[in-house]
Amino acid sequence: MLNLKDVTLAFGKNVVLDDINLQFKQGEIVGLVAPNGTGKSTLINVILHNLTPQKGFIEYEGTRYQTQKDTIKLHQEICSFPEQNDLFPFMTGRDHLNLYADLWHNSEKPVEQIITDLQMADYVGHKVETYSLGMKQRLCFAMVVAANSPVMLLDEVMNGLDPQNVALISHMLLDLKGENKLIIMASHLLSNLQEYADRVLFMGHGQIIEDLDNKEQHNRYLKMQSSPKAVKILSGYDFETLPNNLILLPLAKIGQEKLTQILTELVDADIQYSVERIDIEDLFNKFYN
Ligand SMILES: Nc1ncnc2c1ncn2[C@@H]1O[C@H](COP(=O)(O)OP(=O)(O)OP(=O)(O)O)[C@@H](O)[C@H]1O
Repeated sequence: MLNLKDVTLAFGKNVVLDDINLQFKQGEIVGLVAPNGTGKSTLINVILHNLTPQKGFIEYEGTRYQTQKDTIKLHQEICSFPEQNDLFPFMTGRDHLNLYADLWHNSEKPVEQIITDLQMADYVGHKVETYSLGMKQRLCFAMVVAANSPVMLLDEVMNGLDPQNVALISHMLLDLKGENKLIIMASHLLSNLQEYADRVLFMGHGQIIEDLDNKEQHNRYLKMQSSPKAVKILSGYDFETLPNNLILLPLAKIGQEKLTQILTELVDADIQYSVERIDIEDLFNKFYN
């Protein structure tokens, strides 16, 4: 279990994390979602002890960053996604994977298997200086997999990847979750997170403004684009309009008979609608306008 207790971190007067309390379990994929510059990377850097909070602490399996020995111990348990700039241009991809496997004492997960799983065999023997951005990105992800640590922190892992590689890595993330890894990932690819994240934390104003259980059966909503006709039909009902002009009316708040009446009126007025659960993109629009 990874815990953040009363964590506050400010850069001067800019309070980026304001008394944050969080608990993470093994075997869960947690998405960190917020607009640019909100504090996703800062949160990850605090967990890694690259930044020390002014208040509060991080604890993993009962150990905090207190002594150098604690730090070494925690860094064996937690691995973060390297930055592309941290790669060594004159080393091959395979060298990088072996390096991470050695540093994190991974003896269980064979590097060659990771290369096969991530379809890197045709380039992993070449020097990194010859790689495209997407190839480097896949290598950075493969390095975390090679570390095989119980906690994996992934900041924008899908950046610059084509749809096939996004799908490949998404699939691998689910395998890692099946191996009981705790995966915390900052991502702007909301529809992708929607597919597999167990939990999504929306950050804002130094706080976690929503801790969404993405696997829970959410209430369903009647959704449509706002227009004077739609607003007229729905007047008297408790709907909300998101900043992107999407109307959401929770079905739980209307009876079957009234719903039938609304749907008939929408069809008559030629207004397109759908009945769905609220998704991460809708929530993003709701929280950040
Ligand atoms: N080393 C630093 N010194 C001063 N301010 C910083 C530093 N690092 C980050 N900040 C500030 O902290 C805030 C949060 O930045 P952070 O990088 O955590 O955001 P983010 O949510 O990860 O953004 P992005 O989506 O762009 O990656 C921003 O206001 C940023 O300017």
